[in-house]
Amino acid sequence: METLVSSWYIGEPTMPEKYAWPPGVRPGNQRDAPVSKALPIIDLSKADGPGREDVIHQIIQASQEFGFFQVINHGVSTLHDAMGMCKEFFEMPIEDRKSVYSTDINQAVRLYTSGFNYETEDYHYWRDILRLPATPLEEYLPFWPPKPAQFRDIVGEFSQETKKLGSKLLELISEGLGLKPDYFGGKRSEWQMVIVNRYPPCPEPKLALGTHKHSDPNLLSILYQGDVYGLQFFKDGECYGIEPILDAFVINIAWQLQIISNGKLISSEHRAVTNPTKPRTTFGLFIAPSKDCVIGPAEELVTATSPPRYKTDTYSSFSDTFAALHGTTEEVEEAFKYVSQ
Ligand SMILES: O=C(O)CCC(=O)C(=O)O
Ligand SMILES: [Fe+2]
Repeated sequence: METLVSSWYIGEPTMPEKYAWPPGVRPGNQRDAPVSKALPIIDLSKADGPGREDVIHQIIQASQEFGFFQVINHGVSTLHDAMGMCKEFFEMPIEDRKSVYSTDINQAVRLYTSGFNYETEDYHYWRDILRLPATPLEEYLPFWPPKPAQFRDIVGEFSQETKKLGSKLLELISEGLGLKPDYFGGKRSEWQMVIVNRYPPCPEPKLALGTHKHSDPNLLSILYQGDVYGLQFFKDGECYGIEPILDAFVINIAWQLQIISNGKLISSEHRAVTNPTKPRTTFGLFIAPSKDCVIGPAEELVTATSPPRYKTDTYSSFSDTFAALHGTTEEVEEAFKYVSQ
């Protein structure tokens, strides 16, 4: 428990050495990178009426160009209550969070700090993290935090609502790609996990990182970042902030969507920076295929003029390689590129 930043940091003006990332990786002046005004904020309520085609067009454009977009009128009614629960969880005394804390990387429901394996890291992230598997929800819910008293009810309901939002987005994406509407149903989106990130105020935000530059290995990530700046993405070597919007979700195209779309949609690199004065709490639903699901470029998208760019393999094999690689987009591309027989 003593490793959790939210348990030991009491406002000193400096950080332990292991939180200062080396030059080139640390954010420096890019900590304050301006928000991208080009990233669209898409009104999802229009997808149910005559504006559907336009919504699909905006989603596909943004997924091709940025790998990110925001959505409003998304239908998740528990959003603000769930944020309240997540903040309350991290503000409770340590004793009340003990039951979910673990250093065992194999424990499914888990509160821990920094990266997946604190012991083996050269540098630490200024972040605590709560992982809450949600498939099937009834099976995992008894292991979710017992406090605050309404946590399981509200965050559980949030996971169900966000799952529906995910299905809706995947349906719009499949329509936009020219795939059948239920292409992403079943095993391709079977596994879901709620992740809550807590970035306490940081005394040296130009040196620290909430998470390093990475792309998400799963299918689709639906993230809520509240009203505190901190999420940044990279495009053509430039760094941009993603505007925190109180009622919007940030949608991130993850690697499996890049592979299925044969590279049409992109999984962009992004990171989280810290804030000097405000704690930042973010949470969301990470949707992935089941482990045994076979993923590759959709047959409908592979043609003579658009040959396969990626190989076909199980999600389990993909995620193992991805985790071992811990690499840049170029390295991931290289590991998964199609090789003709
Ligand atoms: O908290 C954030 O702003 C980003 C988190 C993120 O990128 C992730 O959990 O994959
Ligand atoms: Fe991410």
